[in-house]
Amino acid sequence: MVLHEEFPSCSDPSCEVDESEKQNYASKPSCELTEKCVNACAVYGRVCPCAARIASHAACDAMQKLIDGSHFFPKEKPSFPYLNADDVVIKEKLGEGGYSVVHSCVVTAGEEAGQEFAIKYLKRKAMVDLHQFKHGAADIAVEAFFLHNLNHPHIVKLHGVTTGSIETNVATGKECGFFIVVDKLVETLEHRIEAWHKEKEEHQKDGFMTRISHERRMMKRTELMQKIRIAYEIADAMEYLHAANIIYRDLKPDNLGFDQDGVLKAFDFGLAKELRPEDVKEDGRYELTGNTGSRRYMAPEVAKECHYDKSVDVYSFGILLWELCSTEKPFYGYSSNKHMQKVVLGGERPKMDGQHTSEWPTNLKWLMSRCWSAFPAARPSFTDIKDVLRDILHEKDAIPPNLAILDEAEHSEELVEEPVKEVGGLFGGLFRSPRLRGKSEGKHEPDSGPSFSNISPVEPKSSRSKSWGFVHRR
Ligand SMILES: Nc1ncnc2c1ncn2[C@@H]1O[C@H](COP(=O)(O)OP(=O)(O)OP(=O)(O)O)[C@@H](O)[C@H]1O
Repeated sequence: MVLHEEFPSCSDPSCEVDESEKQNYASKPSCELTEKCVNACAVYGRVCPCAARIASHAACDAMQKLIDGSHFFPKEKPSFPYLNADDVVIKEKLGEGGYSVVHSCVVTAGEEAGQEFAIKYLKRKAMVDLHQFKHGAADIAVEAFFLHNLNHPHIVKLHGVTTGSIETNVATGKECGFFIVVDKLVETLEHRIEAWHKEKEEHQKDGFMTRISHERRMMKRTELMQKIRIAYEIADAMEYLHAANIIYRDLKPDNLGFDQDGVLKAFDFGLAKELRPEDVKEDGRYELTGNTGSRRYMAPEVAKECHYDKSVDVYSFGILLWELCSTEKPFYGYSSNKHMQKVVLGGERPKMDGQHTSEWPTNLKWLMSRCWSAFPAARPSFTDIKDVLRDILHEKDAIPPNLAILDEAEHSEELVEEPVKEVGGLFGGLFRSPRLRGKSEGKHEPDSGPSFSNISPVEPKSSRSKSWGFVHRR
């Protein structure tokens, strides 16, 4: 990826892209023949060259947006680790997303020769649909850009991108013509929680859980501590992102995984966004795309399309922490409509009075309830969260006195009724939304970041099914 050669608004004197072509792209996002051409190419299984060209521009535009006015991303030419397609041997499939497919791969050249990684590239199916092609190419480019600039033990590392320019790579229209190579993960947190859940069910069946034995208590304690350590690692990664003013917006067990050494890593930076201080509104929050992320983990203010800030990741973390510790799916069986009514507007949260929560330390329960507070100001920071989790790991069951201020924030907020914005047409006019008095809603102009409305009328059968969490976001 050679960025400076293809950014439409590039001011680099060495930029070789024709200005008229950039203008043409800006004013005419798809050429007259594109739709026809894409359809024809879909029939023949080939990719339209003009669609490929537009997709490559979309990828460059998306990266340029990250750089423009950024306080985090460097302005100078990024030195991506380049990999030649011939130096990557593609192996078994690991998974797939909306537009891309992920395979295991072995790199055969360079310093990392012989090592196994994961390679992500655009699906052919996505390349014969102009809309998907554009978004898919942009997603991969943005992910490469984020991962290249982030450096944290609990965030997947970028090991390579295709040699050559984005334009050339995307415009070849070849599967694997445009790829990124990252740390390979062997299991997602979703799968691990699912395995714990099955184990719990087995134990419950044979009466193991009801026997009051020392062995049982020890086992539960050990497992809880293992989960708290995982939670600590997630909080550590989030603290790092927040310190860089990056909001993740999609914290859920499907986006977290473990490498072969069991180290937790966050992946999928498709919804991540840098918050710039100059964009902050009067209410101290930002005008960002509403209804973004996975509804189950989505903070109420995001679902209601209000202004929001980094604390929405803390809300998601609270829900995720409960799921991790209980191995139950939060809000299981809720349609998106019910979720809106009960959780977003009604303030319902996962229960902490059941058998599986009875042995949780008080500060763990307190932490969850603070994280998923309806009031952003009453949520702790990830630094606070780490402090509490550290206490739990050291078997200290007390709420840190300096965090009592969060309880005050929770109880000092006053709710007022305000009409909720229309969300995906489903909730429009049906409900009224509680908001904080005195907070100005402002004009709602969503950013152009990715968004999806993960609406599904019913929950799948298994209580550990992913349900709405996996619908594609754009
Ligand atoms: N580094 C990795 N190692 C192993 N498997 C991975 C890795 N990255 C992604 N996967 C697998 O591929 C799937 C799709 O990856 P990812 O979520 O990054 O793609 P995406 O296009 O962003 O997906 P979505 O459209 O759901 O957001 C994941 O759910 C996971 O199963």
